[in-house]
Amino acid sequence: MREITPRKIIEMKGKERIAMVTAYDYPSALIADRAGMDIIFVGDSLGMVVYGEENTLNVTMEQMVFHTRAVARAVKRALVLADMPFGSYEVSVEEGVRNAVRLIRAGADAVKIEGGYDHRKLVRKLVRMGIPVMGHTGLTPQRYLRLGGYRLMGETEEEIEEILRDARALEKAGAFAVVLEFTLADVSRLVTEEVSIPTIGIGAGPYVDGQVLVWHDLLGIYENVPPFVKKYADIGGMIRLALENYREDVKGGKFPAKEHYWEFLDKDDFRRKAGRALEKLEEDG
Ligand SMILES: Nc1nc(=O)c2c([nH]1)NC[C@@H]1CN(c3ccc(C(=O)N[C@@H](CCC(=O)O)C(=O)O)cc3)CN21
Ligand SMILES: CC(C)C(=O)C(=O)O
Ligand SMILES: [Mg+2]
Repeated sequence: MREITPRKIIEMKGKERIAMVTAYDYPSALIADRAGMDIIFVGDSLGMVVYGEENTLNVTMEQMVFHTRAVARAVKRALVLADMPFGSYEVSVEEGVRNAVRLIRAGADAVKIEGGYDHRKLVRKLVRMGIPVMGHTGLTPQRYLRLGGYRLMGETEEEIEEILRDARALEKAGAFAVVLEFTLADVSRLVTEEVSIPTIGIGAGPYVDGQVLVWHDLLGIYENVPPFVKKYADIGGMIRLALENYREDVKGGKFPAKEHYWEFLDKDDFRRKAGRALEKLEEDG
């Protein structure tokens, strides 16, 4: 059992802001856990930032299970959350349950689904059987094709109503938190006031209970970052510089240097042994 539990996340509302970040592999998750993140999240955004896809629609359960397992092996303290990928929970409650169980068995402490009202039966079932669920409303990237790309949400009365309906349905069904993605800050504030569970924003402004960002975006290792991202480092630039230096060292014969390899100190000893080895090969030949 990890230190940060869904109950602790709920208790943080109104007291301490929740810090959440995505991670998709073992070394990254180790660093995120040591940095004191509250939630380490294996997002289906891995389809884009790890696999180079244009959107998140091709992400499979197999990918989510493998990456969740790698992250889960690293994390001792933070809550490990795994995204349910597109198509893994929409067909039926039964299929949603089956797939959520796979993510829990891979080491997740909780699962996240996009939407709220439409999936209230699944959320209730998962919670009743003991699987903590986080919802997600506002911009839900799995609707990429219908939305015609990624855009700001909550400008119209209809969208505000839909977002509130989702958040309320999630609260009622027993979800422990809800992601608000790319919603106008006023809408995020309203939702945060209207529900008793924590809201975790991404591009949703400051009036929420926590923030989440994608690993590659905040560290500067992804080209097409959304406009709401703050870049905390230029790791991409650092990697490129390191690789350029390595390449130059190889081309110029500067790597490996003395400290990077081992040789016989006694060259006569080596010549003797090598001579005998060559002779033996000839005899066996
Ligand atoms: N790397 C990454 N970071 C994310 O935060 C993220 C993903 N991927 N993939 C899934 C969703 C999609 N998100 C996004 C992605 C792009 C914009 C964005 O660039 N919006 C533009 C308009 C783009 C358009 O019109 O196509 C904007 O200026 O509002 C917003 C949210 C957030 N999520
Ligand atoms: C953008 C966040 C909330 C997400 O769902 C993901 O990274 O997959
Ligand atoms: Mg996602």
